[in-house]
Amino acid sequence: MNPEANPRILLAPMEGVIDHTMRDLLTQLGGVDRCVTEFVRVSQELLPPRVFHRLCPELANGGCTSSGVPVYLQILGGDPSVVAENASRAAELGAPGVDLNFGCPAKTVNRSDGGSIILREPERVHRIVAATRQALPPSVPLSVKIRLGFDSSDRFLDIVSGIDAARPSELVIHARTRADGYRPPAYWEHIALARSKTRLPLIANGEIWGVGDAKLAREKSGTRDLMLGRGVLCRPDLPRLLRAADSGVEVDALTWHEIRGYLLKYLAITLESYDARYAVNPIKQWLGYLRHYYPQAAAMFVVIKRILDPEELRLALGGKEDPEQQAA
Ligand SMILES: Cc1cc2nc3c(=O)[nH]c(=O)nc-3n(C[C@H](O)[C@H](O)[C@H](O)COP(=O)(O)O)c2cc1C
Repeated sequence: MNPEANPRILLAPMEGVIDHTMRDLLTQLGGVDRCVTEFVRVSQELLPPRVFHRLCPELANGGCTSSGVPVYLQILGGDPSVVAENASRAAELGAPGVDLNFGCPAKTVNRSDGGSIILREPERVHRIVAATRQALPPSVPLSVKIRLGFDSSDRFLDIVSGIDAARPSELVIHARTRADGYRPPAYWEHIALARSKTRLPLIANGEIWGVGDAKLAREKSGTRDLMLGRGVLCRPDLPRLLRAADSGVEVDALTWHEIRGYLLKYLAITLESYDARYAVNPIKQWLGYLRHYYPQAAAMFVVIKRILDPEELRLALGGKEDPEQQAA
């Protein structure tokens, strides 16, 4: 680890939860260096550009969120040439980087030869990464996201060696096997073992909920770069708090009052992208995460859970009456 470089904080991809609207909101809060899209699943063919634009509307904005944070496009698949061809299309469409998913635990995905199941074959992981690296222009970075293994971590170091030999730009390690699911703990110390096989920049992921966890994850993994998922949904200012802690500055955590302001902002963002009938759902989903840190979110959820109308939701969240609507 380079003690001079600023540690990087990446926002984890989360299918069905962190889409472009959530990326927009969370990156506005600051502290995030990069995002990754939900996965584009590829099986047999080159997908049309609209699929990439749907998962990554930021492509129309130079591949960055409205606050300028780059968004790598994540691809999931088991066939080296199909993955490579689709990665190349993502680059042509302007993705600032590509990420390969070897972590997804979902049975439906694993059954169709994608995600963590490929970790059982380190040689195939190597071929997929190598073919993708070759297909991408040298200027487009390629990151790889893995778990420690499928059933066990027995082949972890073989997986890391194979990835190293394919020369991607960096490796994100979710420090659990597929069998571990999302159950704590995360085995951050395994990430340190990867150092014996690679000099690639490593990014530690899994179970980082606060500044204390980040410190421990860094100590145990030997890497300062982190990827955060659920922790940021529960505490949207976590990246900013980590940055402040890194610089020895003390900042106050967001209050519930401030979070309510962000809920209103998020509602406005989702209404710009989704039909009004569906725009209330992401707010409810987000409250489900927020309540782990803010008890007020649980109470708020009870109040709003049956609301379907966005304007009603806006008022329940504490938004002001809209004078135009009242006049109408
Ligand atoms: C609901 C959900 C959806 C996820 N979707 C993806 C995905 O599309 N691609 C991916 O690589 N990982 C995905 N993950 C895994 C996360 O990126 C991350 O590795 C995992 O949640 C551990 O990090 P955390 O403890 O900080 O949340 C998902 C996780 C969850 C809980």
